[in-house]
Amino acid sequence: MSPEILSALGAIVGEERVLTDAESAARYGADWTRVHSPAPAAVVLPGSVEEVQELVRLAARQGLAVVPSGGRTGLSGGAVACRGELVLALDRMNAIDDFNPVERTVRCGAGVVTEQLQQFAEERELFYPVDFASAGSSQIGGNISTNAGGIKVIRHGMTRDWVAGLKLVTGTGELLDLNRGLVKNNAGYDLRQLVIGAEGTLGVVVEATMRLARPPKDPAVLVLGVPDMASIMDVLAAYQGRMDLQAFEFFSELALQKVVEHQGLQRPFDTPAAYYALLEFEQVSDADMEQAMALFEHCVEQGWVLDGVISQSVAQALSLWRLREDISETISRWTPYKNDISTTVSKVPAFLAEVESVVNGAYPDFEIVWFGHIGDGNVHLNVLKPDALPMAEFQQRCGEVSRWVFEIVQRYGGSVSAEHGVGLLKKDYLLYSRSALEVDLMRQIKRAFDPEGIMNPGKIFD
Ligand SMILES: O=C(O)CC[C@@H](O)C(=O)O
Ligand SMILES: [Zn+2]
Repeated sequence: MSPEILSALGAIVGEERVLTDAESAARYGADWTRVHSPAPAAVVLPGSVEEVQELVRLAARQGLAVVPSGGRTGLSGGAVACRGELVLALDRMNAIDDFNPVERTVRCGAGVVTEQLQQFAEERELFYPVDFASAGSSQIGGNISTNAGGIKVIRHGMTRDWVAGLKLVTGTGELLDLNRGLVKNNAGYDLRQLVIGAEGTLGVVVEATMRLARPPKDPAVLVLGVPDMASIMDVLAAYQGRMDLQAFEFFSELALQKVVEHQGLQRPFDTPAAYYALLEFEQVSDADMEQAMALFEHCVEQGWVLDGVISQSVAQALSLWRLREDISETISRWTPYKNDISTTVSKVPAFLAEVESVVNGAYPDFEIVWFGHIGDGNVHLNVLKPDALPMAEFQQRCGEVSRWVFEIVQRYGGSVSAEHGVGLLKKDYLLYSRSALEVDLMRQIKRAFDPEGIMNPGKIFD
């Protein structure tokens, strides 16, 4: 980057907030994927909406690509800067204010960390329900840009359901104030929803008004051993027929083994099972626990459940959750090849049987870890890299098999990215989930928001 541009950036945010050292480049140019080498030209840390606008205007004039950067916990390379881009990190814009107890809304800067919002809500006896293992690092702006999902989607939906309004700096540096907290607003297209999940390709999300909920009452956690996928669906249908579940997750025996071994956790019970389902439900009254136990007995009688354990305390509920929540971090040491695929819930057993037969046939020598949000029809398929295999060869073999997996996804009308977004890693596969016309319309929409093509170029599509 030329000294003139660097000094122009410094004039906007202050010289000390323009970072070009190798350590900052490595830190701000990467996300939790470790596939591309970070190589941003510079990192800037703006402190206000106006500064973001000025930075984007400067970038548009200079034809400089901009990568908006939050907590960089993404798993598809959406926040990776590997081609000399300007990284615009929102860390400093982390104020929470304008709490409104009547609306149950609060205004967040894009750099507010998810856990910070969760704590803010808790202190006011409210609840921010979008939750996932990376909540301690991920930021609201990034959550919005990826429409983050997580472990409570079955009950509370995804991030888009909690955004009452947002402000976006477009690719020309203009500011859009979208929806302004309105509950009802049918005056034309909902551009707010278009921005949510756009992975920074339409502009920089700089602020959002988030909705809060009432906290769940005495949540209890149930972990069940299940012999096969069809039985998981029978268990889901049985419980959902009678109760409003807060979560319905699953993991395989291999996932459990890895997490128990590496996190020093206890197995939930001794009986081995092919899969485990984790359910969470509220205990509004004693009747809820009675209902859950009656359903448990019914599922055992039907042969859908082999064994189970129910939390007796908050601490036990948390440690049961760790069996599921710690999987992704545990297996990260094997640099897994990740697929985050979905179909409609009822099709999951047939879909998974097909995917499993392709994957097991193609990778007889690789360990495959299955887990995910089975109640949403979303599974995480992680292929672990054998230590001795070079990364490039591993990526190439997995890439070939991915095509076969995505052909199955396509036949089932599913998604090649259920919740992690497309970023750099899944863009070659977008057409397995979206029609050519849809992608063409996306490109036209991008041009309308970002005529110079500077906003996170090369992400989602080329
Ligand atoms: O690492 C993964 O594949 C999934 C990460 C995350 O979405 C989860 O559900 O734990
Ligand atoms: Zn997930």
